[in-house]
Amino acid sequence: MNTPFAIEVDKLTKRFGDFIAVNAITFKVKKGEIFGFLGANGAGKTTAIKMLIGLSKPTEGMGKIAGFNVDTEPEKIKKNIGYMSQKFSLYDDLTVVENIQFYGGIYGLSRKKIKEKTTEILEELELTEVSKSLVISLPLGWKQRLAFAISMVHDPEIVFLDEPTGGVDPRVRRQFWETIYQVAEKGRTVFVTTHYMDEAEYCDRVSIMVAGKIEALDTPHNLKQQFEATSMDEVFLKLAR
Ligand SMILES: Nc1ncnc2c1ncn2[C@@H]1O[C@H](COP(=O)(O)OP(=O)(O)OP(=O)(O)O)[C@@H](O)[C@H]1O
Repeated sequence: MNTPFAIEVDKLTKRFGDFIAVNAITFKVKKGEIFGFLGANGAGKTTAIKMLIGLSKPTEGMGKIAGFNVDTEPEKIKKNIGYMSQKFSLYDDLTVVENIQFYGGIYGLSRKKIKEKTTEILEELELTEVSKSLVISLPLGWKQRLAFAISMVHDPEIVFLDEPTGGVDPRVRRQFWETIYQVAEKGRTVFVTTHYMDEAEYCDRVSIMVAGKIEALDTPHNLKQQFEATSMDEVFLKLAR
């Protein structure tokens, strides 16, 4: 990948019949950037993400993820990205280690690599002591961080997080974001959707989608200036109420 951009999207559009769910969105995300993708319910975020990760074909426009075309190379995209949704898919009745091994296997890692990744994830998340515990017994915040780590078990360049911290309090969300920063510091790109405006403040740049269109895109600092707001909450309310 010879471009400074992890994600390049140009007039990407999705129609369902006469309805335009995603209306010619255009943006670029730099490698290593933490990019917040915001919008009210029904704004078109999920439809856009499905196109970006190669699950849904665009009606019009162009998208490149890790250098691969969303329209013609969806399989290559799937191998080069991580994805974690709010309803992340850890197995409650497997242990922490078994979950890591299971997903390592799905991604086709060698036994040696799975062993290395298991040790790395347990140490980084400080989960070594509970490595043999069933996932069902872990607090939600730990499960979310484990699901995040597992979504990157195959070392993707870009990770998509779709409302990754639903249902936990701001302190636990903050811990999750420490992990996001560590990932970005290693040069990986993080594309994250959230309904929590404290999280929008943590992003390098934020886009706000309204009725299928990106109506604003900048750093949280610049957006607050542009909309004469004191918080991202206020920016969001002014745009996407
Ligand atoms: N397969 C589909 N057929 C028809 N309309 C659809 C389809 N999928 C989504 N839509 C419509 O497209 C619009 C955008 O939906 P989308 O799920 O992308 O929004 P969203 O921003 O992700 O919302 P939320 O935050 O609630 O997930 C909605 O009006 C939805 O009803």
